[in-house]
Amino acid sequence: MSTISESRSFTTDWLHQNHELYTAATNHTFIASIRDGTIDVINFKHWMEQDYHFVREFVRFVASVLLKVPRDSPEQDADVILGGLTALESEISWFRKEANFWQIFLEKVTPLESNKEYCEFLKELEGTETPYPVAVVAFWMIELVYNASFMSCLEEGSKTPFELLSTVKRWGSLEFHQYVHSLQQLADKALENVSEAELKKAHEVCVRILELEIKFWDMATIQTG
Ligand SMILES: Cc1ncc(CNC=O)c(N)n1
Repeated sequence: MSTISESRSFTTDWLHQNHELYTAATNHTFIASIRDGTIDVINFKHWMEQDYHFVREFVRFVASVLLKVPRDSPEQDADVILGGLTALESEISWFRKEANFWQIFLEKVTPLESNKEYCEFLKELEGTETPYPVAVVAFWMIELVYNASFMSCLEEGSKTPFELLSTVKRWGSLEFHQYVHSLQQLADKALENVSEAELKKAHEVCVRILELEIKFWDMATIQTG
């Protein structure tokens, strides 16, 4: 697990405890097919269509996390999340440009069931019932899955097709990796003083996200036509 910091913390413990699920989410057949160069373009397009819709919803979730940052925390904490939001703006432009290249009509896409389910879950997390520590843990986990998945497509020996490098580098870059690490630090700091009940909730949210991410990749490969 090269993307995980080695020191002991709640987040690293949870990754170890859910190792199988984490591997299923970050080494899915969709990702493996990018890495070994056997990916069918139709699957890639399916993923991109669905992910654009997801990202639009994700922007709202990230904004909700920003609002929950405690006012007495150092300014840098909010800045990390603000940086994430800023990156999402260029990400949306990137999606439009890529969609053009792949001849995808983003406004014609209907979100599939697993995508809708994930977006519904994001909405739950956006509410005031979800406290900051739980929300920031969720944020970290969502970004981690993409970072770890796409980083593996840049490893030595990977045969990622040239046309997919732009995608793979977006989430697999060292810069994105460092940002995910900052999120992990925010998450662990937020978890320092929470109740047992909140800790349990945060762990459950991590597991749920891993499951939803697996189903998200599934959409690209299971869908036909
Ligand atoms: C389903 C899913 N999970 C995580 C990400 C990565 N975050 C923002 O782009 C994403 N794009 N899509």
